[in-house]
Amino acid sequence: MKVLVYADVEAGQPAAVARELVTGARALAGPGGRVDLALFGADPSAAADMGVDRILTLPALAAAPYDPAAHAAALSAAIAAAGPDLVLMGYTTAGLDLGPVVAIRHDLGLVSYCQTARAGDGAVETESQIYGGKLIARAATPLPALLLMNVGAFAEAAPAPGQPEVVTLEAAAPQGLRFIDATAPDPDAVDITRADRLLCVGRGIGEADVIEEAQEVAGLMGAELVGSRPVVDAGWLPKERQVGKSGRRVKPALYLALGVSGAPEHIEGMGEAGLIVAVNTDANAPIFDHAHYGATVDLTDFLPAFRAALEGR
Ligand SMILES: Cc1cc2nc3c(=O)[nH]c(=O)nc-3n(C[C@H](O)[C@H](O)[C@H](O)COP(=O)(O)OP(=O)(O)OC[C@H]3O[C@@H](n4cnc5c(N)ncnc54)[C@H](O)[C@@H]3O)c2cc1C
Repeated sequence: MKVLVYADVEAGQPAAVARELVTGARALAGPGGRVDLALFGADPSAAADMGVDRILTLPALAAAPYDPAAHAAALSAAIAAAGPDLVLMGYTTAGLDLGPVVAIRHDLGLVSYCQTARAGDGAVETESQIYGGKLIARAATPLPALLLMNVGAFAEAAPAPGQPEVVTLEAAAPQGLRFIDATAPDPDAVDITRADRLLCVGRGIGEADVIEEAQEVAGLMGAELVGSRPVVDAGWLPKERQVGKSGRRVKPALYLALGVSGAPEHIEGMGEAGLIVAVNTDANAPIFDHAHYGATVDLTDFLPAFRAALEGR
């Protein structure tokens, strides 16, 4: 199978999601298959270690700010050149911008929110998390098709040194859009998607004062402190520390959830964590359906006891 991956770019480098998609693309392509990378916002050398067979690029866009019309035209050119059975994109801002446009242009079946993808007989079988993860929709979509994959659906590919062929595309410059400004994320802001351990506080903390204690315990654990949406909406933690559907999707080795009920929109962001430990006074809280370990304890009792245990180590 021929698979084309569109690479989101951050700060001139293929984003982590692009490396994840290459993992999935290699599995879907199978032995003897081909994986091409459409890389428009960066120099091809930035993707030399991604383990793809070819890099399809458009030099005019490499140093230019992201422009959806220009990227849609370039991705169309890449699809025309590569003739893929399957196009993989992240369910990201760029994926949302471009996926439906090129799917219509090239008559590709489009499936969104995909958490898994498997090659079937002339089709691709997917599981999509819809309604905030409340429903899993299974689909078998005839090829050629385009999948918008959830961030974190595949593991990030390890660097694979090699010399992929670089193919230079030609695409007409689209008219009508004018780039005005881009706001980069605060470079000092924490990237919780990279943390190995996370301590998450939910509405169960009750008041802002508990944040300080939780922050200290997180420090002792070597963890980043994150929160559910109500905690962020209350202004107790900054937005970049929100986990869930409208926050970040994380996959740490350890996720300790204190006073988090386990709503589908929260689980959507952390359900893939390696080890989930939940502390909640309600034994029927849905978080316990996802946790590997749990304790029905009041977190105001748990925090000082846990802190003392960590300090005593
Ligand atoms: C479109 C959309 C997007 C959303 N995006 C997100 C998102 O990105 N992230 C997110 O988190 N939510 C998101 N939500 C909100 C989500 O539906 C839930 O409302 C939210 O996750 C609940 O947060 P919580 O678990 O902290 O609070 P609650 O649901 O209020 O749960 C608090 C829990 O704390 C427990 N508790 C109370 N006191 C204590 C105590 N002293 N000790 C121990 N446990 C205690 C309670 O038993 C309860 O289980 C979204 C909703 C929508 C509709």
